[in-house]
Amino acid sequence: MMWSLLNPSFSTILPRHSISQPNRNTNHCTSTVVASCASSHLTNNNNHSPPPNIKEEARRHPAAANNFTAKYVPFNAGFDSAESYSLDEIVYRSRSGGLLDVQHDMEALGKFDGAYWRALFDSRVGKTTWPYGSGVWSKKEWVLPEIDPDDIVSAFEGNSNLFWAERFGKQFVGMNDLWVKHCGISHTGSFKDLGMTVLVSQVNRLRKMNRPVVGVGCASTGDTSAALSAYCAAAGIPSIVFLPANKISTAQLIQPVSNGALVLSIGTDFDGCMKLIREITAELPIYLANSLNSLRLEGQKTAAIEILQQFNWEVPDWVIVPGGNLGNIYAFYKGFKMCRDLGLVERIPRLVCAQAANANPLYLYYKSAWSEFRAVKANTTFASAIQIGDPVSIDRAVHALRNSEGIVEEATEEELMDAMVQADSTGMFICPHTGVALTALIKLRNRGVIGPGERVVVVSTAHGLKFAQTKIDYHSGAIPHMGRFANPPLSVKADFGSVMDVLKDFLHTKSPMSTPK
Ligand SMILES: Cc1ncc(COP(=O)(O)O)c(C=O)c1O
Ligand SMILES: N[C@@H](CCOP(=O)(O)O)C(=O)O
Repeated sequence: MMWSLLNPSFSTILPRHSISQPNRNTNHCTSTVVASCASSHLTNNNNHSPPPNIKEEARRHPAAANNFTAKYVPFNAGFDSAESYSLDEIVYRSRSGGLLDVQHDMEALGKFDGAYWRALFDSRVGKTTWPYGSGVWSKKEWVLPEIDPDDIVSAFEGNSNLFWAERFGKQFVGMNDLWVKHCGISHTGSFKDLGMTVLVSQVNRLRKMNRPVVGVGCASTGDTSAALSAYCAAAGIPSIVFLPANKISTAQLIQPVSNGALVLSIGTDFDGCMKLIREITAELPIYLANSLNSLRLEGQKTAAIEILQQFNWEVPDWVIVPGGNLGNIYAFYKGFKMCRDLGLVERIPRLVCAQAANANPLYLYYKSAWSEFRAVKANTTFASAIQIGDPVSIDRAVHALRNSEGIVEEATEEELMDAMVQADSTGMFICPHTGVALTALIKLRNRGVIGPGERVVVVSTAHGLKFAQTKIDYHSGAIPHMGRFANPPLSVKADFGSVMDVLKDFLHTKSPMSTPK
């Protein structure tokens, strides 16, 4: 049965030399014998019904102790910096007020070669073994190595579809090797689940350790709040979300409401909410869940590892990510870099961060050749989840882009909506933020920066259903100066002749004789 296919102790330390041969003295499955371990567990197990409780099952087979550790350090600290904090401390900023980063013991991880890690991660995909069935926790050793599986709050997030965008690629950008990583097809409908499972799990652990965490709070443009409230509700932890009034979609608003969060609709924009939550969490025992908290990025980075895994550890040429508060562009970089540094792959892809022109502080900074950063007042955009003018992770984003030969692009409102609608017309159902990323792709293809034969991954960050009203407005012509590709429903009289007339017209326009293919 699924939970017993792999001995959880596979995740324990196996010295490099034992990778290529079965370890006869222990219960461990080595990388080359994963399949045979799997089948022997299968044949040995006569009971094919699910276990009563997969957490109990995990408790009965504890992973042997390993030496993997992680700690907070100042972001981009030099080798001479001695400043560090345990992950069990409540700390969001370095002593100098800068960002933090979670630093893993790369020496301990590096005792195992790339083949070991690849086989380990591959062996866990699609199982229900707690907690490795999650796309995030299947990489537990690289995420939160020290957390007890019992403390983990997971919805088996991750393992999202990497969609071959065959028609969009051919029709709109003249490419064959275009892929869309559908991170939005997820528990709460956005890629924020990847980071939130990590943060809420650590909070769960802190609360069990009697640390002063009464609730967890965030400012949000709609997706972080949905993820926070769902994971907190699953764990029975109070959540508090600060939302900019009338600036998020109805679907996003109802998510924390439904999950029982304390929802504050505040008369400001996201940047105003972010400022408030930082002030409040400095005063009250409310743990900060925004990506200023570097724990979140540990989960988000697993999407990068997953992309490599889905390509059988081949590295794509480009990865395009829509950017707002800018934690994710760094998280992708970090995931790719860890894979390179630990020998799973030999290089990292070039990264593109795509912003809405109405909220483009990173783009302007990039255009100034990184000479001067200025926060902007973010204007309304249909890509409402990235309507952010003063991103907290600006330094992380610049680091990621500079170290990946990165590029920043922007999309106007019409461009991002048209790109979204065109993608939908090829069988996707994407959010406007993914429209921003696709616009970046179109522009880079038109300028010849991205070649027709290159392999590109566009990261789709939220489910299109969260933005149904935006799509309705586009297709119904309710948005001034927009709608080139609108496909509104037709009202037809309820009689045979009227329906026949409409269908004859339709079939005529679709006939291979009347339109070029
Ligand atoms: C749907 C969606 N796409 C993209 C982003 C951008 O992510 P980040 O804030 O990490 O740049 C966000 C949140 O900001 C989002 O909710
Ligand atoms: N799009 C985000 C904005 C906040 O980003 P975070 O990663 O710092 O939480 C949202 O959905 O709230």
